[in-house]
Amino acid sequence: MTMDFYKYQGTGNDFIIVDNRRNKINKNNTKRIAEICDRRFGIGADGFILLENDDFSDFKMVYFNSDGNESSMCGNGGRCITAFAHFLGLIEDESTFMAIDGIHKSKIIDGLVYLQMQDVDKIEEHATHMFLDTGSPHHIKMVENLKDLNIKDEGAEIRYGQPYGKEGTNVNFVKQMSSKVFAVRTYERGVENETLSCGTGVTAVALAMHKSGKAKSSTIHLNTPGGDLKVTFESTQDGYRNIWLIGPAEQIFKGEIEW
Ligand SMILES: N[C@@H](CCC[C@H](N)C(=O)O)C(=O)O
Repeated sequence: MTMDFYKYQGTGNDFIIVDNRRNKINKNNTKRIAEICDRRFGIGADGFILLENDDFSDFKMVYFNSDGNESSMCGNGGRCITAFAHFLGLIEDESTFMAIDGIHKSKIIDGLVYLQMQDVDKIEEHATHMFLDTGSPHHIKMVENLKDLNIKDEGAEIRYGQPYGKEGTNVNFVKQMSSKVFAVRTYERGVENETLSCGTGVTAVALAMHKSGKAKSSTIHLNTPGGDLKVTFESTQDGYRNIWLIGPAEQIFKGEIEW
């Protein structure tokens, strides 16, 4: 069976997206998803995303890492699937969609995709790092030598180390550039390498920088190797609310895959 696929990128985090509203894709075919995401033997992507029907919202997003396993929330993927739903004519400029961590709102304004993230109540502050979950787990480490770091090696050491164990975590290395600008490089679990940008990762960095007092503003700019993102939020006594991840998302290729 052949299926149309579309390739999208959001600040260099790239995804193969398939319209699975007719339920043709076998979601347990980990091997085939990993083959399709392989950059030498397949199409190549950081992740594979299915757009499906949902009873309570405009559509459902099912996200797989490039290793073929279904995983937790993908922020850049959420922005890309919003652009895809708009391309399909499923939504106009605003939507609500279901993802693994619950309902998200999204909107397209002046070519940028805005994605509302889940509220965050808890941020762990440790001597060497911070940790929080923005739909996916994120370890955050401040560094000075961001450009020279070997993200694959240093990220893997943390991802597979204690206390994360088998489940693992994503790892963000951060350098403060000004009171509201931070440069971020991310090691993603499930890709097991650096990606050019991570949406849940930069969201975690923005909130952590505010929580630790490194940033006072509720609008934070994040520079990633794949481009610039913005995160806005409200800080309340109970935690962070009304969190939005904002940036570009574009269709870069389409074709057919054998499934
Ligand atoms: N690239 C994503 C994060 C994808 C999930 C992550 N690799 C995990 O398994 O935790 C993003 O933009 O948020």
